[in-house]
Amino acid sequence: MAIAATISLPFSSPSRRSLASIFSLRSSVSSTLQLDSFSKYSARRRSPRLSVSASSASSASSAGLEVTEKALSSSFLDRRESGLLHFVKYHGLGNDFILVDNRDSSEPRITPEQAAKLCDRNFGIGADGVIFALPGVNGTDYTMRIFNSDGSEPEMCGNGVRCFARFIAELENLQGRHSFTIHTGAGLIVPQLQDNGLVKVDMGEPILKASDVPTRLTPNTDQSVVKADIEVDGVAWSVTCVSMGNPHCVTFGNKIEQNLQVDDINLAAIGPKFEHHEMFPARTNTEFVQVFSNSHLKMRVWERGAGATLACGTGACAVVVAAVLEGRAGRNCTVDLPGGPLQIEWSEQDNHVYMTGPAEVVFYGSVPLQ
Ligand SMILES: N[C@H](CCC[C@H](N)C(=O)O)C(=O)O
Repeated sequence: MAIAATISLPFSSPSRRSLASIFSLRSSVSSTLQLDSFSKYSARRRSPRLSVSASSASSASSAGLEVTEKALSSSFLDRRESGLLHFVKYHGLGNDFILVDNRDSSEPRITPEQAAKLCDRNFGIGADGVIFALPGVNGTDYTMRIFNSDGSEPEMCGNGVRCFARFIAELENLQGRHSFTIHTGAGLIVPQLQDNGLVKVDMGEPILKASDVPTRLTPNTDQSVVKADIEVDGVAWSVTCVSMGNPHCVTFGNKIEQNLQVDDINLAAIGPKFEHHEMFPARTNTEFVQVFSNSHLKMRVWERGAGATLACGTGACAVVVAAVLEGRAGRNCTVDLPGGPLQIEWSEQDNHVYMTGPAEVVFYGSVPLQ
């Protein structure tokens, strides 16, 4: 029996009875599922969806189903039936993830191959990756691991760690401001839940040494790769390479177009050619950037192992670092992504990069483990 407290469905007009049959909720808990009005819900989301969300017991019963939000989410999140994987779907500016409570084991509950199947948007749940909340190590609160939608395992995920922080707060039933120490492939990452609902993350220091990004591009005397030439598909691009634990190749233009109009870029055509370029032995995420002002940038991204996504948190951090190194912007920027804006600061005091943005739950679900 799978229970779901907040479910968003692709927009259709399911009858109330069909919702009841979909969720076959037990009557053992008491508040009421209420169909939110389309206009209220759709105003908050990019694509039209119908949301079914639990509300107080006093509201009139709508689909004739009785559930308590707290009991639902806690009972759902506590479930451990064998053969079923319970998950919560989150997104950070449309960069979406399947989150799995893995606190009872130091190994992910599913394989990279299974994760890739779950990420399939036609035959699976659909996501840019699967993120696991594992026990902490060396005194950290938790460990985060992530499998990209192609099954590869990156070191870090910026939008994902904001979703991770929200997920932990739900699992631990925490309200208000909280911060967590998280061990990741990029080292220690510290997200903080803010009172305004946003999540501020200390993403650590950027890595600029070419061999550590890693990239085979010829470095400057200080070992960094800033405004280097790279030929991709017969075009000479100018790139700056930055690691936020995972590799990023940032470009503001090429020999033909010195100042990119990022909306005109054919990501599906050029993205894979950067991702698999021989100059990036671990492949790379690639960010195409337009400068509006000293504190306002716009970017699109082709992600390693996930393709074109609506947002990339580590990418936005790499973009601000590259913009500062190239003298194109200051250390405090709003970075516009297709899914929405992120606030990024590369601190002069501690050399850490700070990212602030949203993370939202979309639905709870259960899936048979094949
Ligand atoms: N695809 C990335 C990992 C996810 C990064 C991105 N989604 C973010 O928000 O930082 C990589 O293989 O390095």
